[in-house]
Amino acid sequence: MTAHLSACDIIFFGALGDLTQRKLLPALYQLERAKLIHKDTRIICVARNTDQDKGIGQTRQSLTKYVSESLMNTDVLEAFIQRIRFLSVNFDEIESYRPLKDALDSSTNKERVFYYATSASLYGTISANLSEQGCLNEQSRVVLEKPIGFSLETSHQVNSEVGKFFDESQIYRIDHYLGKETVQNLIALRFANNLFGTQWNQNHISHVEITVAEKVGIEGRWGYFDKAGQLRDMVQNHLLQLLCLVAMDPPADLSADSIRDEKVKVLKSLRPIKSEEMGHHVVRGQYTSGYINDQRVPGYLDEEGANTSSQTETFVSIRVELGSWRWAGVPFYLRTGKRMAEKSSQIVVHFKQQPHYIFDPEQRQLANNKLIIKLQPDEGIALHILTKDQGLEKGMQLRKAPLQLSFSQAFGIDRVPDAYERLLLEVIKGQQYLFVRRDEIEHAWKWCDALLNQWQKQNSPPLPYPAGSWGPANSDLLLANDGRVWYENQ
Ligand SMILES: NC(=O)C1=CN([C@@H]2O[C@H](COP(=O)(O)OP(=O)(O)OC[C@H]3O[C@@H](n4cnc5c(N)ncnc54)[C@H](OP(=O)(O)O)[C@@H]3O)[C@@H](O)[C@H]2O)C=CC1
Ligand SMILES: O=C1O[C@H](COP(=O)(O)O)[C@@H](O)[C@H](O)[C@H]1O
Repeated sequence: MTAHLSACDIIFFGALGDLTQRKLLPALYQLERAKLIHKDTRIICVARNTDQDKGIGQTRQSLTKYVSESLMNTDVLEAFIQRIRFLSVNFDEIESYRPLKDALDSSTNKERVFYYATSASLYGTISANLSEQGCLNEQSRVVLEKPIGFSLETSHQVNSEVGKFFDESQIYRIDHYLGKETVQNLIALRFANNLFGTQWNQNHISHVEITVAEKVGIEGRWGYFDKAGQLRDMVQNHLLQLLCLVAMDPPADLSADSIRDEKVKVLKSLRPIKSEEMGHHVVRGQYTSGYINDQRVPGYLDEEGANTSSQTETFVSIRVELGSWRWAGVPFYLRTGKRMAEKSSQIVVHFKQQPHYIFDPEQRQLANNKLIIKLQPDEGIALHILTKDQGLEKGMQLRKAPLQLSFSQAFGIDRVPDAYERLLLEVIKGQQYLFVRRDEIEHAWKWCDALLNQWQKQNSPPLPYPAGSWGPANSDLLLANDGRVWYENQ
């Protein structure tokens, strides 16, 4: 048992929903397997119209389905199941919180983690009901799932409602990208390596690409996704968080607020995109039918439950500029989409060329170093350098060569922990540095809202792109206008 992890009660709201069953309980099972949960920690699952037998039955099925066979251990599973108690609670009905109150009363001084794995429209009601029923103690923490609202205004409402009952130091807003090992590694890479630390600015970097490409489509989530679109679903949170970690200044230390203060400065420095720039700096797309893994897949408008006139974007690429000394004149090209050619999340940092170039002028376009940070899959780092081409017959010809670090090979890792394992562990420990502060969320919304408003004014349909491609052709123009191409086309 790890000494610093104290016993707590973890209470899941929406315990029979997709997120808890598919991600959260399997992640906690992995913590159990790694002996990272205190023996007296309890897991209280609340859902409506349920009881212990029904809840445990479904949880067993989910664990069997979502935990790979090689990681399933019967003794660990039984010990884990023993911790779980299902209670029937209707989140809107205060009287139905009574069994929860009774369960919590049996251990009044324990830390409590309330995880809201349900719609954000219920976060205020649940918080008020917990408070009114006396379920909150001083050691209570609350975990909020994304999306928190659909705009600055609605996010502000949800945060204010929850903020009536929980102090900011008790609130853990999830962005699961921050739980990914490779995303945390950005901090180590940038701030532990002088080689990069000294070069990380407009003097040395020409531009940065941040791509989060997904192969999946809507996966039965039309109802949610069509209201959101890719900007709200992915850019407002994950891509802007990645941008922050790439662009922020060194924090004073590794404390949650030092890191978050620096991220906020980046968000505040995001230059609003003017209406006359929209055509050149932003591309919206929507997938049509195409091929993924050689299988024909339907277009967005033919997905189950689709409204055939929807203009919701499933792809977006944006040329972003930051108003800061460090990044003056350095564009960040953000790109994310569903049903793209590959599942690939990566950051490519393009360094400027040497000011004094002495090699074959025809090879000049080769001559900039690139740092490729592969977030998923095949997690690792590659630094593209230039060497002399080998062989007696070759003169001083240049050749590109990667210095490659694959995390799985270098560190003998057989499995990368799921982001939710790390995030649940940090909530249990009471560490907030991997969670998003209210001002971060609100600055990110402010910038996205401005973009959404421009789209609304323009009222033009998203550009079609076939499933299995890299998005609409205009996305290439975004870089071509600056004399550049996306990394995969180089
Ligand atoms: N699923 C995912 O991969 C991800 C989800 N999220 C976020 O996590 C949250 C949960 O998502 P997800 O699990 O997919 O959603 P689900 O709809 O699958 O689960 C929500 C659960 O909340 C329950 N619920 C709703 N209203 C009440 C109520 N009044 N009383 C009691 N129970 C209620 C639902 O019960 P019932 O079935 O009876 O309606 C359902 O079990 C959302 O905020 C979502 O945006 C974020 C990232 C990824
Ligand atoms: O938050 C979300 O993220 C997933 C992508 O997450 P990943 O860890 O698989 O990269 C995305 O599919 C989903 O639409 C979005 O809500």
